[in-house]
Parts: sequence; C-alpha cells; structure tokens
Amino acid sequence: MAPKVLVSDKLSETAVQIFRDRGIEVDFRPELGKDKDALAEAIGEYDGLAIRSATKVTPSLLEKATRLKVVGRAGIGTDNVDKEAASKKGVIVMNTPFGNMITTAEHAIAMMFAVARQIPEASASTHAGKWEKSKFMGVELTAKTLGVIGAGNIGGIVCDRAKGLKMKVIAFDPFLSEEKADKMGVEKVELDDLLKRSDFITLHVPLTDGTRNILSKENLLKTKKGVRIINCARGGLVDEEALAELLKSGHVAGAAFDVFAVEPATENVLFNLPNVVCTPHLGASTTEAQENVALQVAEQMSNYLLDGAVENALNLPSMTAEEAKVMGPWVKLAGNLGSFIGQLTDEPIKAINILYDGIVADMNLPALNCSVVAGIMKKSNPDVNMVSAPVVAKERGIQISTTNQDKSGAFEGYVKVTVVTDKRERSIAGTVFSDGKPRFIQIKGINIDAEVGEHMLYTTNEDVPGIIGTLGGVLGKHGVNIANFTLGRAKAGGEAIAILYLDGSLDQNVQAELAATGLFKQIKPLEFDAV
Ligand SMILES: NC(=O)C1=CN([C@@H]2O[C@H](COP(=O)(O)OP(=O)(O)OC[C@H]3O[C@@H](n4cnc5c(N)ncnc54)[C@H](O)[C@@H]3O)[C@@H](O)[C@H]2O)C=CC1
Ligand SMILES: O=C(O)C(=O)COP(=O)(O)O
Repeated sequence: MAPKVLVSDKLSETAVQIFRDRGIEVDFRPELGKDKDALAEAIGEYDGLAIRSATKVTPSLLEKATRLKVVGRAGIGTDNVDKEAASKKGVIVMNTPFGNMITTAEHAIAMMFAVARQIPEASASTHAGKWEKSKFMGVELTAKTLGVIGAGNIGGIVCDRAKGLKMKVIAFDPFLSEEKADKMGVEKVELDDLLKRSDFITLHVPLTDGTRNILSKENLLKTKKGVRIINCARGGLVDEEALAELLKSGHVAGAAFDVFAVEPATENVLFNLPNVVCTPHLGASTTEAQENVALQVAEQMSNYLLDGAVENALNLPSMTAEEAKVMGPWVKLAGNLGSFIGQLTDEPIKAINILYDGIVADMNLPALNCSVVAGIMKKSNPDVNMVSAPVVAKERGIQISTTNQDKSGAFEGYVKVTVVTDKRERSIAGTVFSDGKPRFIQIKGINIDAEVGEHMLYTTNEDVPGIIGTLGGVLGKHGVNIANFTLGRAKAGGEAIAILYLDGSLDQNVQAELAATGLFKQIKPLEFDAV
C-alpha cells in the first residue's frame, strides 16, 4: 500500500507534486494546521505529516497518530513539535535546516534598517498625506555595534551581511569556537558584555529551555541606553512586557519583531508602541525559501517512507538513501542480534556493549546502534523502533557503549552485542554474507552458522548423545515440524547449543516437556520479524 502524507500547513505546491511523483498519496489540507480537533480526527490515516509553524504536534495529537512514521518541518524551528513525545512513539522528526536561512537573515537585516530609520511609520505618515520630515530622524548603521545572540546558520549570515554594512559585530554563542569566530571576523563575547556594548541586538537562537526568556527583564535592564532589538527567531526569547516598559521609558529606542510569544499574534503589548516594527512571522516567506523548503521536505519524507533514508532528522542519526542501500542488511543484522539477545535476557539490563569489526566499523554506527537497541527493547516494548529505542533505554538507565576495530579474520566484518545484567554478561555475534543475508556466527563464544528464521528454538545443554533425538521426539509428538537445525559446541563434552527452525510458534506445553527431560540448561523459543 502506498504511504499517505498529510500537508497541514501552507506549503508550496511543489511539495504536493513531489509526493505524487514519488507514488505517495497526499492530502493538501492547510486549514488543519489551525484546527487541532479536525487535525486530530484526520491524523490516524497518515504515515507522514508535512508542516510549517502553524501545526502543533502535541502528545495528544501523536496519541491519535497510529500510523505516523515521520513529521517533516518545511523550515527550521521545531519548537512546535514535541520531539520527546514523537521519539517515544517512534515518529521521526525532520526539518530543512538550510532552505530558508538566507531569506530569514535578510529579513533580520531589513528589520534592522526599518527600525533604524523608522521606515514603516514614515511610510504610513507619508501615505496619510502628512509630510513629517523632521519627525523621523534615524541613526546610521555604519560603525555601530551589532550584538548577535546565536551565531549558527542564520546568525552567521547576519554577521556576514552586517560586516558588509561596516558594523562592528560581536556574538554570544556558547557553541561558537574562537577559531570559527575569528574566521567569521566577529568578536566572541559573553552575554553580559554583548548587552552592555550593543547598539543593535539581534536574536538567532532556537527556542529551548536554555534560551527561553534569554532577554529577560533583568537582562534587558543591562542593555545600553538607546539600544534597538530585533527578533526574527522565536517569540518567548524576549520578555515582551518588560521590553514594552523599556520602550515606553525610552531606555530601548526601538524594536523590530517578526515573532511573538503567542501566535497568531492578534494582540500584543508591543503593538502600537512608537518605533516598534512588526511583521507576522514572515522571516521565511520568500518565493525562493518556500520553494527550497517544500522541495526538500517532500524529498526527505519520501526518501524515508520509501527507502528508509534518514536526512536532517532531529531524533535519529542520518542515513542517506545510498547508505541505506549498503547498510540495509547490516541494519537488519543489528536488529536481529539485538532481538536474539533481548529475548534470551529475562533480567533488567544494565548495559549494552556493541563491537563493530572490519567493514562495518566504517559504516554509520549511530544508526546501527539504534537498530541493536531497538531489537533488544522490543521484548519489553513491542512498539519500540529505531527512533524510540534510545529514549526508552535512556529512561531505564541503560548504558550504551560501542567499540570499533579492524581485526576480523574469517569475516569481512562482524557485529558483536554484549548485554550486561546484574547476574551475567551474554553476547552474540553476527555477520552479513555476500548473499546479503544476516547470519549469527557466535553465541556465548561458541561458533555456529545460523540464519535468521521467523520461528526458532534455542537450547543449550551439555554435549551428550541423544539431544537431537529428544528434541525431534518431543516436537514431533506435538506436531511441530522442524524445517532445519544447526548445532555448535565449545568442545566435545563441553557446552553445546542447538538452533531449530520451526514452521510455527512453540507452545508452552512443549517447552515444559523439554524442560522435564532435565537435559537442557536453557530452552528459549525465539520469534523474529518475517524474514
Ligand atoms: N522568523 C522566521 O520565520 C524564522 C525563524 N527561525 C528561527 O531561527 C532559529 C535559528 O535558526 P538557525 O540559525 O538556522 O539555527 P542554528 O542551529 O544554525 O543556530 C542556532 C545557534 O544558536 C546557538 N545557541 C544555542 N543555544 C544558545 C544559547 N543558550 N545562547 C546562545 N546561543 C545559543 C547554537 O550554538 C547555534 O549556533 C531557528 O531555531 C528558528 O527558531 C528560522 C527560520 C525562519
Ligand atoms: O523555519 C522556521 O523556523 C520558521 O520560523 C519559518 O516559519 P514558517 O514556515 O514561515 O511558519
């Protein structure tokens, strides 16, 4: 069945066309972004949801999203998506981090000019037939200090453009290295320093718990008298009430805001104050940017839904379509190894160690890790997938570590998963043969060669005669057909393992009868996703 995508915000038609061209069913219903009840009613039908900033992806919406696999944000900010809730539900969240950055930086620069020269008010006054030439005295930008809060993609472009305007640019960004700041030709400063020195302050950080209210009343009071503040990032970064007071008192000379704490903003304390320029979240609204983000989000969502390629995901490591093709069998192997060992482990898991050797050590290991962990977690939580598994593991305090090396002898590469509990450590290794099929190659240090089967029975015992006969006898008596089997042992008379491939799931009675023979140390039916 073709995947189905809902577009619930005003995206360019390009997105719809791309989905259709890729064979994805698509419903374009931008009105749903503003109607959370209607959206909740519709969402159950869809595998993908393409949005901008109007649609709010909340835990209650996700609860109704029984088929949903991907949320694609045609834009940058994803503060309207509850990413933790999405991860828990196994829904991947992706954005388009570059498509609208130039456009948004240009808007910030335009807003800086607008507030420096009071262009909107002067324009309205001129339209009204007044000729108030002496009322609108502005300030020059040249040689003024611009304080940039957040020097990432957009902030970086703003820095570059501002330098072109001959401004002195200082930046506060804890993640900006001195080297990068040097290269950008900006001075890296602490926030207090930026507040004290800037003639203009522009914000370019995402809205997170760390940035919310970054321009609080306390911080606004630290600014230089006559400062002008530009916010084209997110409402919630600036204390609007405090700013309004400081504008009225004349401490702040002007503000230019594109984003507001509550949107759509039909009323706000900043409205109608002198020298406050407002636009209705237009930062990304150019033809060019909207084409870019629509095209990119539709391609990314299609690649994920059709080929499992992961690009620009905020809650899953990236994997290109090319990588997904090469890594596909290894991702499957990783999941099977996790599932095998997860099904064997009945006690709480403390740690998972994953060893990658040979060719696999050069692959996209974060993605493989997710697959191993998802396989392990499936036992206790059948709905877990690559997106939600690391969250579930973290919630349970499970430590995950990886090692990569290049020592493989007999195999081009292999993966070994070790699970640590209070009682023991268990490990299993596997590889991918040239036929592209995953194989288990070592269990408990014993070499075997076992393919993955949908219904398997795993037993361990002391290496004595008669084991296979007993297994065959008991299973035969209960009408369970053995399609195949494979054996391994440490040494003659030592520990031995058997893996039987069955035509169906194993009944509890059969297990009890095998246990009653006293021949087996462990009897574990194992189930794998259809292979
Ligand atoms: N008005 C609009 O229409 C648009 C608004 N935006 C907003 O702009 C924001 C920034 O976008 P990009 O530059 O593309 O993101 P980015 O991720 O490239 O840059 C953000 C920067 O903020 C820095 N940062 C994070 N926490 C910080 C903190 N506590 N203090 C100082 N710096 C901190 C990061 O280190 C990073 O360098 C987006 O998150 C979005 O909310 C983006 C596009 C359009
Ligand atoms: O990309 C972003 O972060 C934006 O804020 C743009 O929002 P929009 O898509 O115009 O609703």
